Parts: sequence; C-alpha cells; structure tokens
Amino acid sequence: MFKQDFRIPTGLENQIQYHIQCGPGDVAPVVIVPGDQGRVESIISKLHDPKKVSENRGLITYTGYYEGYPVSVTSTGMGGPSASIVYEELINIGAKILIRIGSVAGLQEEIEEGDIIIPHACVRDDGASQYYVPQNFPAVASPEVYLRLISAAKSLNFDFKTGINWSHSCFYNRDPEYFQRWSRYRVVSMDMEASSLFVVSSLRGVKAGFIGICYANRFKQSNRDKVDLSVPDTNRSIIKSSTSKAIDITLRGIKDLYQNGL
Ligand SMILES: O=P(O)(O)O[C@H]1O[C@H](CO)[C@@H](O)[C@H]1O
Ligand SMILES: O=c1cc[nH]c(=O)[nH]1
Repeated sequence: MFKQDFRIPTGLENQIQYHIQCGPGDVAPVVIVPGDQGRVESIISKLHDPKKVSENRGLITYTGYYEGYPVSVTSTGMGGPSASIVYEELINIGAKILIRIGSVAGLQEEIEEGDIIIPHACVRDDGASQYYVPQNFPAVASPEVYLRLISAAKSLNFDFKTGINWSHSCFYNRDPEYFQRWSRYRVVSMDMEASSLFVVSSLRGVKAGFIGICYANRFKQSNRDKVDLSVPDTNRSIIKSSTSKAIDITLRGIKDLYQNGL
C-alpha cells in the first residue's frame, strides 16, 4: 500500500471528474472547501459573479471572483473518506490551493462557541489519510497559507486562536476519554476532514489551510462521567457573525496569496 508514488499523474487530469462533475477550466486555482453544502451559499454571497458549475451527490461547486481574483467553492461532505475524494478531483483539474472553512468543536476550557481557530497541524484520525501514508507522516498546513490566514485575521482585527486540531471519525462516540485524551495533550479543536486535506494536498504537491468556527465545546461536554453529544443552535448570531468573519479572513488571505504569486 505504501509504495504508491504521488509524483505520478493520476491519468484523470483532462476529464470531467466522476464525483464533483467538474472538468478542466471549471475551477479557479484557489478553491474553498467547506464540508457543509449550506456554507457554500454564505461564501458565494461574498463573491462577484458566482456561477454554479455543478451539483452531484451534494457536492456543489461555484466559481466567481473576489476583488478580481478567481475563487471556487466546493462542498466536500462529512469525513475524510468523502472529502479526500473531492480534494483529489479538484487537484486533478488544476486546483493549486485548497482552504477548508469548517465547524469545529473546542477541546480546551477556554475555547468558546463562536471562536475562530486557525490550526497549523492536525492529529490524523480522519479515516482516509491512513490509507495513503503511514501514521507517522505529518498533517500540516502549508506555511504560506497558514501565515496568510493569520495575517489576514490580524489586519481585519478579528480575534482567533491557533494550535493543533484533531481530525476524527466518530461524531457520536459516547466515551468521555475519546475527547478528554486530546484535551490533556493541549489539542485545541476537533473536526473530521482537515488532516486528510493536509495529507492529500502535501502528497499531491499543492497548498492547503484550514479555518474553523467553534460550534460546541466537547471538553466541557465530556469532563464528567457522561458525554453530552448535542450541538447548540447554529442559527445564533455569534455563529453567523464568526462564520462571516472566517470567510472574510479566508478571502483576504486568498487575495494576499494571489498578490504574492500564489
Ligand atoms: O462544518 P463542516 O465543514 O461539515 O465540518 C464539521 O461538521 C461535521 C460534523 O458535524 C464534520 O464534517 C466536521 O468536520
Ligand atoms: O461537535 C463537533 C462539531 C464540529 N466538528 C466535530 O467534529 N464535532
């Protein structure tokens, strides 16, 4: 399994991609990759002239412009196995930078609902990357993308937190220790796709970053004997305004990446 050579083209480069139903020329060099298809609407509302390219299996793609720079948005679905298919297919047709905007759960006491998290690395329990490379291969954001996101957040005067994120695969795990273990290791947040994004992008020779919005705090919800697996109402204004800020940070970061030659 680990003899796969990712320097070799996939052979699928010049065709319509099976799952996302997009082909060469359909997506911009920079693609924003939320898990939730509902977040696509919020992102394209900030683009100029967004055009729907495709929708298949809940994987929706739009391409538009931000301050004159082409940007695409593709939803990936939940979990590493679905998301890694989308990342691979986007790269097959020319994506050079992938940035995930996604919900996360906090894993430290001080991570509040609505906090913006910009992780620099992930623990790899995403359920897909283990089939690409051995477990000791790192899942790290591309420094250029990470630093642009950080400096965009600072220049917009938006608060954010950073650290290591845990990408996991079992949303409804009932064991408090499932969550508490990573809190003790000072991991700040958890999601289900970012480590597969970092690994696939690294193997395919493209760049990647991740910005998260905290929807719940699994540390506080699991620090007694039982786990509270609920997620508070996501229609609250704090979640809406933080999502809007995370999109603004991402778009500002993308503009800076373009202006510095991607
Ligand atoms: O909000 P999205 O991007 O879907 O991300 C998070 O939300 C889903 C779980 O509710 C998982 O996909 C997780 O990673
Ligand atoms: O509770 C949550 C929220 C977002 N992402 C997760 O993995 N869990």
